[in-house]
Amino acid sequence: MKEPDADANPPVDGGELIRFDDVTKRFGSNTVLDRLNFSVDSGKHVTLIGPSGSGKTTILRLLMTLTKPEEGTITVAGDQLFPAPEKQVREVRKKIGMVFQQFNLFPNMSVLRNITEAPVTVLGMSKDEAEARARELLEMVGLADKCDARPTQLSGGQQQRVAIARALAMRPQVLLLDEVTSALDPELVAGVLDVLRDIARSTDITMLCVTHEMNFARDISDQVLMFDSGRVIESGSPEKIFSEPENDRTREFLSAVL
Ligand SMILES: Nc1ncnc2c1ncn2[C@@H]1O[C@H](COP(=O)(O)OP(=O)(O)OP(=O)(O)O)[C@@H](O)[C@H]1O
Repeated sequence: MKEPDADANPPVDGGELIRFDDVTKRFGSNTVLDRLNFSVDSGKHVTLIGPSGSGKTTILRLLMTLTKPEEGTITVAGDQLFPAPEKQVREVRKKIGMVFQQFNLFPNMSVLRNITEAPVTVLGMSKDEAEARARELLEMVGLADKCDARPTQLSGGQQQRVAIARALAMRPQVLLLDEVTSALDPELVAGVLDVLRDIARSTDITMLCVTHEMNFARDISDQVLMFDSGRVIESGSPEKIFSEPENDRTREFLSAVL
C-alpha cells in the first residue's frame, strides 16, 4: 500500500485538538450526555467504548454539528464549535471528517467524483488538484483501479474504503469513525480495518473512533475512554483498560464483549 500524502493532515502542535467542557445532551427527558468532560490531543487515536446507548455516537454527531448540546462548550483546535456563530461553525467543521456505518456514497457518481466533489465545491480546490489527490487516496485504500466504477459495482468493504478516501480528501485534522465495519459482511471487515490501521500508523491524523472491534481498538488506540450513563467512567491506555480495568462496570462490559 502506498504511503499516504503527508498533507492529508496539516502539521499539528501536539496540543489539545478536541475539548468537551460540561457538555449536556438530552433527547426529551433522556439525558444522554451528563456534563461530559474530555479532551483529545492532536495526532492521538482515541477509542470510545461502552454499552449500547451510552452516548458514543452522539459525541461524534455533536462534533459533526448534526445535533447540538443543551449546555456546555465544544472546542476544536482552539476554536469553539459550540456555542459559536454560524460562520465560525462552518470553518471549524472543515477540520473534521467522518466515516459512518453506512457508506453514504452518491450512487450516480463515479468513485473518483464521489471523492473530488466536496474538495471542489466546499474547499474550492481545482478539479485537477482534487483528482490527483483522489487518485493518491484511492491508491492508499487499495482501489486505484476503481476510479471509474459506480459505488453499486463495489463490495460493501470497497465502498467503505471509498468513504474513508472521501473523508480524507477534505484534509481534516480529525477523522471520526462511527462503527465503520458494523454494516459489512464479516469477510469484508478485515480489509477495511487494515486500511485504517495503515492510516493510523502512517499519518499524524487525529482519530476518534467508536467500534465494537476490540482487537482493532487495542491495536490503534493511544487512549481508550469507557463511557457509561453519559460520562467517562474510566480512561487509559489500551493495555490498562483491556488488561487491568479498575472500574467494575468496565470489567462487566469487557467480559461481555471480549
Ligand atoms: N435523534 C434521536 N432522538 C432521540 N433519541 C436519540 C436520538 N439519537 C440518539 N438517541 C438516544 O440517545 C442515546 C444514546 O445514543 P447513541 O447512539 O449516542 O449511543 P451509543 O453509545 O452510540 O450506542 P450504540 O453502541 O448502540 O450505537 C440512546 O438512548 C438513543 O436512543
